[in-house]
Amino acid sequence: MNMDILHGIEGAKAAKGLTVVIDVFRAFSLACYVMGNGADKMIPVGDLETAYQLKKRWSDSILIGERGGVIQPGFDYGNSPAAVLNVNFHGKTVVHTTSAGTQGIVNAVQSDEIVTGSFVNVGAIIRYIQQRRPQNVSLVAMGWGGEEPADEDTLCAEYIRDGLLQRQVDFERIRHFLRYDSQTYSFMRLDGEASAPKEDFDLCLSLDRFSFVLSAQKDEQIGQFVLHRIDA
Ligand SMILES: O=C(O)[C@H](CS(=O)(=O)O)OP(=O)(O)O
Repeated sequence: MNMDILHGIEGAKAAKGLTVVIDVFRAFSLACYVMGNGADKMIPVGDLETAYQLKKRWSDSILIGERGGVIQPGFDYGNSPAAVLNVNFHGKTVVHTTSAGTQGIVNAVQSDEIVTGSFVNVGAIIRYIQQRRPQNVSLVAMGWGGEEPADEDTLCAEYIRDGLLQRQVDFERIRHFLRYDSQTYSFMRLDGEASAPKEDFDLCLSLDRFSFVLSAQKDEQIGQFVLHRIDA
């Protein structure tokens, strides 16, 4: 199995084989919370305009996402796991657009298969890749806005790589580093006023809270990717 760690939107464009598009803070942690709370389907889209069009098409769909970390006009929720933690999404279609995570999915055009990546379902991702036994695995760490590397996404890519190589990884060291030594914590502006409630930090680092992977498959009828939950 060949494994590559790639970065950002350019990395997503270059990704081949089974591609894990990783966004820990917060897009693909949030996606697990939403699907875990029963959403029927989740549609990751690139641009805001598409999100609004889909909302017009299905008026009972739910819009979730951000730009610059901030919830957009007409959206039901921001990109915050804390905001959706206790929301029942049963039977709902959720449209999701973010600055980095969903951009990775729509740009991974050379991939054979795409799954989302985060620490909240990282064990399931490793097991899924082991079951699929692909020749090539691309681990795409989306980073800040899909442009600047972010520690948490790179660390998650390395965690998956090390899991596949059966190396031990100390997750508590990762958590401590992200909380106290990385720029991540201040970049998230967890000050209660800005975009990310401080609970998001722990919710995004709730290791292996979910035992499913989210596979992004193109739905030709809708013309968009749809996330499917696969138990692993
Ligand atoms: O909402 C977030 O936390 C981020 C904002 S940004 O990428 O850092 O600008 O979006 P995400 O797509 O979840 O990384």
